[in-house]
Amino acid sequence: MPGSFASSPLVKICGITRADQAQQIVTLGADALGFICVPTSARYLDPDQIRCILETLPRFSRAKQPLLSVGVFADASLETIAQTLALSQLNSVQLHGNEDLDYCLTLKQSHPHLTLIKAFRVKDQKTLYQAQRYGSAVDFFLFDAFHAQALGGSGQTWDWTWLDPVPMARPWWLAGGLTPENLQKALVNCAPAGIDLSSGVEVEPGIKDLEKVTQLFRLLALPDPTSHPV
Ligand SMILES: O=C(O)c1ccccc1N[C@@H]1O[C@H](COP(=O)(O)O)[C@@H](O)[C@H]1O
Repeated sequence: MPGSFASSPLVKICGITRADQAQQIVTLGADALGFICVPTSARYLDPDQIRCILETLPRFSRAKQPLLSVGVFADASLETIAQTLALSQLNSVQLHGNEDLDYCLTLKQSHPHLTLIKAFRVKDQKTLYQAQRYGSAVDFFLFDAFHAQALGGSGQTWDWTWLDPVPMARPWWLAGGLTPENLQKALVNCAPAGIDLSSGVEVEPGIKDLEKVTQLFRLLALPDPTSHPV
């Protein structure tokens, strides 16, 4: 695990577009890398471009766990996902659109070894309760901020205190506007299985700021500020 916070969250850096940056981010300690498969995004890569990057990466993270390579889709056809997986060698899928429960069940049935993450764009606390229906179909939930103009990668945060009373049917990832600056505050409010950062560690869409990524892992290696020695 990269961090010594109480929750020791997994770390996903999303919106990777360059092999050299992907390699450095894995060396720094990332557990997962995200590749945007949504054609309208400035961070979009096609399946061949993703495969070329993945071929340069180790199969295991610094924590000696299989590196998660996550394709981010939004309302793509099941056929598009199947083709992309076959061509790119991605091992995980993040569904960031309005995919329903049947869609998730079908995808999981046809790709049982796939790590499946269902993203929800949180408008209010109701979204968090509604997400629980997907518990039987996916491996992880991911909670991102709702933004009227952008599907994701908006840099917008949301009210993390909404999470507090919600019983989670699955381990979950925190996303939406996370930065090395606000991460500590976020992790005091909640204990996700993983954290997902994109624009908060970027110079421009798709180009990561490796200084900020380094700062992030340094921060996660610090002792948990909420823990007290016994
Ligand atoms: O990053 C994109 O361009 C994108 C496009 C379409 C769907 C999702 C996208 N990104 C996801 O957005 C969240 C949060 O990003 P940020 O940290 O607020 O910039 C993250 O899960 C990305 O996977």
